[in-house]
Amino acid sequence: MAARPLIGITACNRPFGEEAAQVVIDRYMEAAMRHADAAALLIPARPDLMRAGEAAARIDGLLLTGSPSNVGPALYGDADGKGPFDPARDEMSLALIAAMIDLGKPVFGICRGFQEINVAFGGTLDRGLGDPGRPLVHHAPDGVPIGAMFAHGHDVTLAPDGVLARALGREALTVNSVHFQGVKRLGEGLAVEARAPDGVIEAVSAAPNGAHILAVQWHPEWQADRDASSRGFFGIMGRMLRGEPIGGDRLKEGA
Ligand SMILES: N[C@@H](CCC(=O)NCCCC(=O)O)C(=O)O
Repeated sequence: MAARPLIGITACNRPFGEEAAQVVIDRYMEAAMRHADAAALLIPARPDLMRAGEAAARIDGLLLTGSPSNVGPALYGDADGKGPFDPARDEMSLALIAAMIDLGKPVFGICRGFQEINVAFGGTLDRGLGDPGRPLVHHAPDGVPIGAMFAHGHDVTLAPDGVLARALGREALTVNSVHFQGVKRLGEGLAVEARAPDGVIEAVSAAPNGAHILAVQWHPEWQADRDASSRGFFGIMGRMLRGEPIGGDRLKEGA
């Protein structure tokens, strides 16, 4: 049997009792292995112990995962914001994105990973998307059980000429919404793939140096086993990992 493509999946630093642990929620790697039909390799957020290039050289693609931690505001030119922070994850993710683009290999982002991509392209983040009183609140109230947190959602409109619209054959999706932060200024060279009804950018794509970039603010891994469009995100991932064509012109020219 031919070896499947290998996707690197970023881990986070989280406490495990009195110990420190590298953590990836199973759903990310299960969805990538099942629905992108890839093998997975977890990448520790320990830039003190390994260089991003050592991983990037060996993997066929990169998935930047979600996390409760926030991207450090200094990375996009803002003063101190609210944590939790994981500066080692920030450093490893930004170095991995740069290394993958240098090698022309695909990069996928989910939630925090989507935000990391925007920051890597010079964009900034809005930290108030969960504030009550907004026309659209992008996070369930603090402290609700995880099921209710992921049940919180809204519709998104897909860009008609976008990768997602063409590959999924859809004009709009209903997505979950588990983020307090989001895109404020879009990173240079990123194309908008989807917007929420309040105008917030919910998905982006790009192809710098031939490296396909596709990232979403929502969580397709959460319901990939039972929702066709969530599975579709990982289907696109599988095709990009294999260098197979994706409908549309967006990813043809370098960004
Ligand atoms: N902290 C950021 C990013 C939110 C995010 O990635 N949530 C995922 C939580 C579940 C998980 O760990 O996968 C923000 O609040 O915007």
